Amino acid sequence: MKKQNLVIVGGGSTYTIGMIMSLIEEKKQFPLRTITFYDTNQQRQEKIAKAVDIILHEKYPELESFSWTTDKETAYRDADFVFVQIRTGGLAMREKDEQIPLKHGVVGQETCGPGGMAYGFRSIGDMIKVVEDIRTYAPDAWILNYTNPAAIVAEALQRQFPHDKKILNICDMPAAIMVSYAKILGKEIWDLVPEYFGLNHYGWFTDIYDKQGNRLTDDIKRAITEDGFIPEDSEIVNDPSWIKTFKQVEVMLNDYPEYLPNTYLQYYLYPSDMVDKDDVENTRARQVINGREKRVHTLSEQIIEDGSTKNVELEVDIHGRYMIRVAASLAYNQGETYIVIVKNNGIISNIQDDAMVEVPAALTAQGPKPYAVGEIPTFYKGMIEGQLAFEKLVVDAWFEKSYNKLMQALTLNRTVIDAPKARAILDDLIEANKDYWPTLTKKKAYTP
Ligand SMILES: NC(=O)c1ccc[n+]([C@@H]2O[C@H](COP(=O)([O-])OP(=O)(O)OC[C@H]3O[C@@H](n4cnc5c(N)ncnc54)[C@H](O)[C@@H]3O)[C@@H](O)[C@H]2O)c1
Ligand SMILES: O=P(O)(O)OC[C@H]1O[C@H](O[C@H]2[C@H](O)[C@@H](O)[C@@H](O)O[C@@H]2CO)[C@H](O)[C@@H](O)[C@@H]1O
Ligand SMILES: [Mn+2]
Repeated sequence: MKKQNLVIVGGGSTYTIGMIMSLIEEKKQFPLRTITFYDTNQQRQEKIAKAVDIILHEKYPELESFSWTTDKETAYRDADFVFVQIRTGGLAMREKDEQIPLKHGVVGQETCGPGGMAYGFRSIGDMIKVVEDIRTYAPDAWILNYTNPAAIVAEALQRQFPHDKKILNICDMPAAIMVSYAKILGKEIWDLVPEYFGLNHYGWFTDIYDKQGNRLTDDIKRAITEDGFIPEDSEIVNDPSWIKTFKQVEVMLNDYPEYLPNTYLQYYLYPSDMVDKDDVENTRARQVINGREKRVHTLSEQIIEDGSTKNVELEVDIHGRYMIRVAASLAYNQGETYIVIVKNNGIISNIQDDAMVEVPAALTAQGPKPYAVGEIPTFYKGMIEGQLAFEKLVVDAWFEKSYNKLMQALTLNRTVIDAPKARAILDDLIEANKDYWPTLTKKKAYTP
């Protein structure tokens, strides 16, 4: 089995240590020769990298080298796989993405509604640059991107690099949900075969089977409606915000019993409830700053101080394991089925071909081979087409530097709808993002 050279872009991410633990757990499935971190923030990356160095010495002695750098050529040359997990503007800007819409009575969420639009507008430029840099030094490397908002990033990358067949955008949410299904069924997530369609953070499981072909969907629906639904992945199992989010799945399933919803649909189906439950002084970003970010940094400091992992608890999570299993299937032509983001091209036959859809695909050395979904019912088609138009308009707006397209995008988003609200939120977001967004041109109805 060929050993891979892996680069992690955004080495300073709060997800990196979890990813490293997952690489250790999955080393037989995805053996590595080298790991290199690349980040634009030397200090933030070093905090994590110094601890990772100790973890790897203890738990991955066969690894030939681990290094971290802010130099692109050093990072990318000889890479086989590049995992990209950047956050332009950091958690500080995430907080603004959440607070600004909320102040206008609209859902404040990092990947949904106006917050997702703002974050997308920051991510697109940096992601294009990252891909260009990788291709300069590693033209054949697989690029697995999970930088958010993945739907908007995927659409932008598809437009900018239409012939690049080795960029794959992925989200861990369907897998995290499947971890909970697996627990209900007394199985392992890897025993389950999903049927799923939608856009990123906007989809439905139509069925769940096991590898022997038994249909398990009704067992899951019965359990959720009778006993509720809770997160089971280690990263989120005790997190009150995620517990609340999973609880909402039961409500969604009772209102729309046909398919099993992605948790993110709560923001589009219950926007008023989401606004009412939120606290502008303590949105999710603030919880993450005081929670995951603090926890990860404290953990790193402890490891560095001790020169070992003896006083810390290190956990493997589905986020890392999922990305790694996807990479292994591509690297070793395993043809395993995972839910990924690909160009529609007729997979969902009654929506446009150029949509970036999230569906199960067999992952081979030649790339994802998605399974046909066929025609989807009117409700889902209507929901998807509205959201798709929003995502496409955001990307149009970025390439055309158009204020008017962003106004159209927000007006179409289910969380906004109202033109005066769209205008007010957009103007506030422009002001808050002046260091990140391109300057926009605003067309008037009539220019004398
Ligand atoms: N797709 C998914 O399902 C999924 C799941 C989890 C996290 N994510 C995404 O992963 C990313 C990381 O999240 P986080 O909370 O750990 O953020 P974070 O801010 O802790 O980490 C991001 C890192 O990227 C670095 N960075 C920023 N811009 C960069 C650039 N242009 N080039 C190189 N490095 C750069 C930052 O310095 C930072 O160290 C986010 O985009 C988040 O939304 C996606
Ligand atoms: O609010 P956050 O920062 O805690 O989470 C935002 C991300 O949420 C999803 O990822 C989950 C993932 O599903 C779960 O398995 C575990 O690893 O935690 C992650 C979040 O903590 C979502 O898919 C991502 O796109 C979001 O970035
Ligand atoms: Mn996601």
